Amino acid sequence: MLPADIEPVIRDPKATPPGHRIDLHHSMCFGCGSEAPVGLRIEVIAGEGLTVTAAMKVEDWMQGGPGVIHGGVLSAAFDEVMGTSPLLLRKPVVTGHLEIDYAKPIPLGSTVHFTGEILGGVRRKVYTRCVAHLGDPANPVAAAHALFIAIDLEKHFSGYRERAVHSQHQNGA
Ligand SMILES: CCCCCCCC(=O)SCCNC(=O)CCNC(=O)[C@H](O)C(C)(C)COP(=O)(O)OP(=O)(O)OC[C@H]1O[C@@H](n2cnc3c(N)ncnc32)[C@H](O)[C@@H]1OP(=O)(O)O
Repeated sequence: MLPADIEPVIRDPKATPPGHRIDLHHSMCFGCGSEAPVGLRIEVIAGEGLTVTAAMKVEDWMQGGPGVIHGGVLSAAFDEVMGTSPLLLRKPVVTGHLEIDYAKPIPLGSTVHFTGEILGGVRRKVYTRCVAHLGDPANPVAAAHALFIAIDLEKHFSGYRERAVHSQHQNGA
C-alpha cells in the first residue's frame, strides 16, 4: 500500500505533548465526541514521535456476532485513532482509504488497546498504520492501514454545516 515516493514527516513542535489527550475534534463526533448520543467516545493520547494510543471498552451495543464486536465498530475505532494521528503534524484530515485485517474475535466486555503510527506522507497524503490487542501487545487481534488526506476544514465542510447536529455546548469542528 505504501507508495515508492513516501517521505518522512516531522511532528509539529506545537503538537499535543506525549501522554496528553489530543483535543476532541467535535463534541458530537461519533468517534470521539463526549456529547454524541451514540458513539465510541475514544480518547486518543499523543505518544512519542509520530505515535498515538487509545483504548476502547467493548460494550454490549457494539455486538456483531454473538458475544463479539461488530467488524464495522472496530473499523470506526481504527478510523478514529488513525485519523487523529495527523494532528501530531497539525494537519486536519479525512479518510481516503482504510483497510483492516481482523485476526481474532474480540469478546464483548474486553478492552481493545490501539497503537497507531504515522508512516510518512506525500503532498496532502498521510499514511498510517495501527495495531490492536486486548492487553498483550505480542498478541494482536487486528491491524489496519489507512490513508488520510489533509483538507482545508472551512472549504471541505462549507456545504454541509447547515445540516450539523449541535449540542448545547457545541464547539465547532
Ligand atoms: C481529528 C479527526 C479524526 C477524524 C477521524 C475520522 C475520519 C473520517 O472518518 S472522515 C469521513 C470519511 N471520509 C470522507 O468523507 C472523505 C470523502 N472524500 C473526499 O472528500 C475527497 O475524496 C478527498 C478530500 C479525500 C480528496 O479529494 P480532493 O481534495 O479533491 O483531493 P484529490 O486531488 O482527489 O486527492 C488528493 C490526493 O489523494 C489521493 N487520494 C484521494 N483519495 C484516495 C483514495 N481513496 N485512495 C488512494 N488515494 C487517494 C489522490 O490520488 C491525490 O494524490 P496525489 O497527490 O498523488 O495526486
